[in-house]
Amino acid sequence: MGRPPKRRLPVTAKVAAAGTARPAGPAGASKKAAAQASLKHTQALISHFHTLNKQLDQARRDGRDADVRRIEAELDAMGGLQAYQRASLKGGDLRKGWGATGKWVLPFLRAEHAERKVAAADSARFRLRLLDVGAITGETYERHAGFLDVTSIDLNSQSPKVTKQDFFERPLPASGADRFEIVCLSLVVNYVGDPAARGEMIRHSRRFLVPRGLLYIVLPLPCIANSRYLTHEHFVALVASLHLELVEYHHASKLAFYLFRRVDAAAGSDGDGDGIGNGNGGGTAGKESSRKARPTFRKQILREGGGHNNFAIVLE
Ligand SMILES: C[S@@+](CC[C@H](N)C(=O)[O-])C[C@H]1O[C@@H](n2cnc3c(N)ncnc32)[C@H](O)[C@@H]1O
Repeated sequence: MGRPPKRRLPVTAKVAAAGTARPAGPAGASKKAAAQASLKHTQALISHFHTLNKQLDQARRDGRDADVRRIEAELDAMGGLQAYQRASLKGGDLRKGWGATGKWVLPFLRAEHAERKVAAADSARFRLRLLDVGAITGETYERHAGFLDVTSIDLNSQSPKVTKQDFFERPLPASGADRFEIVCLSLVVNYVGDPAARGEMIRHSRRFLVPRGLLYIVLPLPCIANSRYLTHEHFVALVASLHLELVEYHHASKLAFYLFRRVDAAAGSDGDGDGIGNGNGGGTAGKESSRKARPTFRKQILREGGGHNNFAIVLE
């Protein structure tokens, strides 16, 4: 009997554990083999979790209640979100230590701090307010508390430092005090199973930014580099349609890092894309006519041929 075909891991899972891993150093071979086996196991767990999560979203959208119950039961049996997060944390440890995904953006944050500090009322004490969505344990930016004032949230907090909250349910800012200079979505957009909800998550992020605030997005590289439905250009255009302009990006071996800046539409143009006004104050609904003028980004084939993954982001 031949060997069973090798199971392909979904794109969103493969690198969640592998991250920016480099070849191991001159450690003993058995140690290296154990680490590789552990990483493989971690990848497989994350992979299976992502698959079930996607199936669950689809079953909910289709109203297939029996399937929803079955998939939920399977997720529970696997240990639920907690087990997934443990695997994600372990994946982080197995690459370069926790915080690897926050490293690329730090020089930009330092520069932003220096620039904004000049205009701050109390410049000596000024810190950038950063919202870390999907922070799990809230450790990524904790060593930089000197210039970052971090608010961490997660669907399933694993630390008292992290507020248990669904980002989609976070109350909209009532004033400038509730906004942030930076919002981070690091390996979170790809966690969301539904392409339209992924787009909505990016749109929602902008609502929490101060004028000219920064949005940091990290995705597994194959989401951008090998998707049937997403390319770098398409992704940047999609985010830009929400009045978030690209500041910088970097494609590492496994991860894609993107930094965008909130820009505000000129008066009389097609609105700001957040539907809650563009100032520091609370939300006033955007004009219906301006909403209609905004481009939509549907699921369309951008890379022909086989061997591509199905990761997509949709903006409606
Ligand atoms: C792969 S982990 C990302 C961990 C970390 N940010 C990093 O860069 O490695 C994804 C996390 O996002 C959280 N998450 C997903 N959707 C969320 C939402 N709507 N609101 C808050 N947290 C969410 C999950 O609970 C999970 O802990």
